[in-house]
Amino acid sequence: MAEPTSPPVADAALHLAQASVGYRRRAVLTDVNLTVEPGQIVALVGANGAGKSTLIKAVVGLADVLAGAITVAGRPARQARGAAAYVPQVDTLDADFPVTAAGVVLMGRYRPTRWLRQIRATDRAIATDALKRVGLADRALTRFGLLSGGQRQRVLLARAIAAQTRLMLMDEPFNGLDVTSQDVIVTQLRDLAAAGTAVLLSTHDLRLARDLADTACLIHGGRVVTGPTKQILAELPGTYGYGSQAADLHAGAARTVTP
Ligand SMILES: Nc1ncnc2c1ncn2[C@@H]1O[C@H](COP(=O)(O)OP(=O)(O)OP(=O)(O)O)[C@@H](O)[C@H]1O
Repeated sequence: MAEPTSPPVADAALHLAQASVGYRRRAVLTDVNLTVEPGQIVALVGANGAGKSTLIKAVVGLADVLAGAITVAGRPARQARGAAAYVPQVDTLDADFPVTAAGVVLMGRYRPTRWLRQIRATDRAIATDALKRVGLADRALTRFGLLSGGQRQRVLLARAIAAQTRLMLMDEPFNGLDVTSQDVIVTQLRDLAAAGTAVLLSTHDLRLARDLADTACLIHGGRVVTGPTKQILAELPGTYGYGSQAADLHAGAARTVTP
């Protein structure tokens, strides 16, 4: 499949050029070329263990870049730490974390460059607004660990929204979520993209990938193939771990989300 025409790299929110990413010296993915433009939503699809999380983690320094380059808003990713907001898989977090929902969202306002991590009144206002956007204003003082999985995911999204970055990275944001939380996240991602934020997300949910993202990256066998989402999904062989889901999608049996 042909690579889509790339915009000038300096304008891209995220650019990977022949990047190999992995852990220590072991490459999980090699030769990855990918550009995510401002306002674009790109979905990473692939079987369990294919390397979706690794690609996302490499952008924020949690996995290693072994060759090639990753740039965020035109700067090497490691020098652009504050330029990308990262929402990890919610089940990887410690639910006993002793902090309120509002406290988690406020973390999105911390800046490593700011003296004493000072939080100002405007930071609090931005955090409050972000929590409102994900429909959890009334849970501001609830301990994070006492929220449901879907609510926790929405709080993490609010934290990323509060960071006001040009690039949003989300690792499996829809895993095991109730329909309400799923719809809130879909709406917020669309709003962010409409406002110019670039979004890169991994998902097992092909229906959501199709409905949200114009462009998809299929990760298989250590390689990444990028193209229009419909085309990538149409070519998904069952052996990639999506058997019946892909068949349902092709048969048009899947529900379409229209929040
Ligand atoms: N911290 C780590 N150190 C070493 N290897 C790792 C680490 N994390 C993941 N891996 C390995 O990297 C490979 C890709 O894993 P990754 O989590 O990126 O896949 P994935 O596509 O996100 O899978 P899933 O859909 O199950 O989340 C796997 O072989 C995994 O075992």
